[in-house]
Amino acid sequence: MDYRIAVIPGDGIGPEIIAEAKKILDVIGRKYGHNFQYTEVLMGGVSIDITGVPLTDEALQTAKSCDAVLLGAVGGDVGKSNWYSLPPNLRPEAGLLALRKGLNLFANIRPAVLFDELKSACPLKEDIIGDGFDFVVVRELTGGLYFGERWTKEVEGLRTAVDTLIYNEKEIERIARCAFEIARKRRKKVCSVDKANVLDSSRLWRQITHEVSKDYPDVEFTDMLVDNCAMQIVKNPRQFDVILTENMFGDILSDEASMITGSIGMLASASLGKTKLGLYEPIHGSAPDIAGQNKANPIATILSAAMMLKYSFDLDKEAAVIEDAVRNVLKKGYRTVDIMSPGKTLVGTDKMGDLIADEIIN
Ligand SMILES: NC(=O)c1ccc[n+]([C@@H]2O[C@H](COP(=O)([O-])OP(=O)(O)OC[C@H]3O[C@@H](n4cnc5c(N)ncnc54)[C@H](O)[C@@H]3O)[C@@H](O)[C@H]2O)c1
Ligand SMILES: CC(C)[C@H](C(=O)O)[C@@H](O)C(=O)O
Ligand SMILES: [Mg+2]
Repeated sequence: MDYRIAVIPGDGIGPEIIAEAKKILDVIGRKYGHNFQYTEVLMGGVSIDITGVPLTDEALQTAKSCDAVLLGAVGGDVGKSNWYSLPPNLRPEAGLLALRKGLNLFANIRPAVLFDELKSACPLKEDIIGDGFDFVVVRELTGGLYFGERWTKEVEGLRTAVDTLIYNEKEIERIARCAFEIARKRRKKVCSVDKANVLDSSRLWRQITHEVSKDYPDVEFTDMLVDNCAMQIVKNPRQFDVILTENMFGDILSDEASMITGSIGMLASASLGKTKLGLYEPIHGSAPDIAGQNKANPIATILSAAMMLKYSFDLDKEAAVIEDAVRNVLKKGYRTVDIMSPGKTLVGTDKMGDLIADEIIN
């Protein structure tokens, strides 16, 4: 069967990690008789340099016309790159936000799983890790602070800036239902994370999530304040199954969660809406500090491609083959620098991709 994939390499390490994900998809396609057709789409800094904007209307339309979107990362060094002297709506990240909003991808699924083979790369103590953890952050993706009104101006002689954290009940309800549905297929636990002791938006969040929870009596439901959650993730990550949270909290907690899986280079994500068209991307950024050096870990992007096979194309078996191949390569002791530990074999971005591809072929 034919599958049309919009591929967005983006900036920094984006093109390097996307090349490895395509390598894996090509191998899967050949082995199982699927035809993955790629249409390259410009987004981020590279789009600014060529078109003047981070995402053109045509690029968004192309993404919409495909069956799924696979993204590397966008952005540059925020302190140094010229892109950041542009107005905020013309900077690289604005392209990503416009893509998420334009495709109505309100549910961002970020699974934090510790591979047995990476226990030594996990910064937590052995007794905390136990026999590993497996939780998923379900992050609301098209609301909250990211999309509320914002401005910067002089007020009473002082430079002043405002960002607005806004949610309505519908936005909260649909992401909550998504989290409960996911929990039903897992260990049936949802922990909703908010800041209801301070924020009105969180108090509404709590009210609506509690209402939704009544439709899922088979799922254990708890609340946690976000500052406590940040602490609990490192104190006892094994307590979590599904963490349901708003946009900004989910952004921060998922970077924290990634580090306890060994590295931010390990965490994949799927951004989903009401249709099968999803956006698949690692949770990390363009890592300008290591770009072009063949040092980036491509596993988060490769696992994101596996999520694409599963969620957008219903190719569950092929997705599992990719996950097994990643596990086997780690088992054989190969590591990129971010997950390196004593006694293991250090490999670059392209070699890691080759090794995973070989596992699939053999
Ligand atoms: N989805 C995205 O496109 C996305 C996500 C996050 C950040 N960004 C952008 O990326 C740029 C850099 O941001 P940042 O430095 O804060 O975050 P980052 O995630 O790019 O990098 C943080 C640290 O993690 C390392 N790292 C990240 N990915 C890695 C990988 N695959 N393998 C090995 N090491 C890896 C980097 O080298 C760096 O030291 C910014 O412009 C930011 O806006 C984009
Ligand atoms: C680049 C940025 C807009 C983005 C976000 O905050 O959503 C990133 O940090 C992420 O986690 O995907
Ligand atoms: Mg982030």
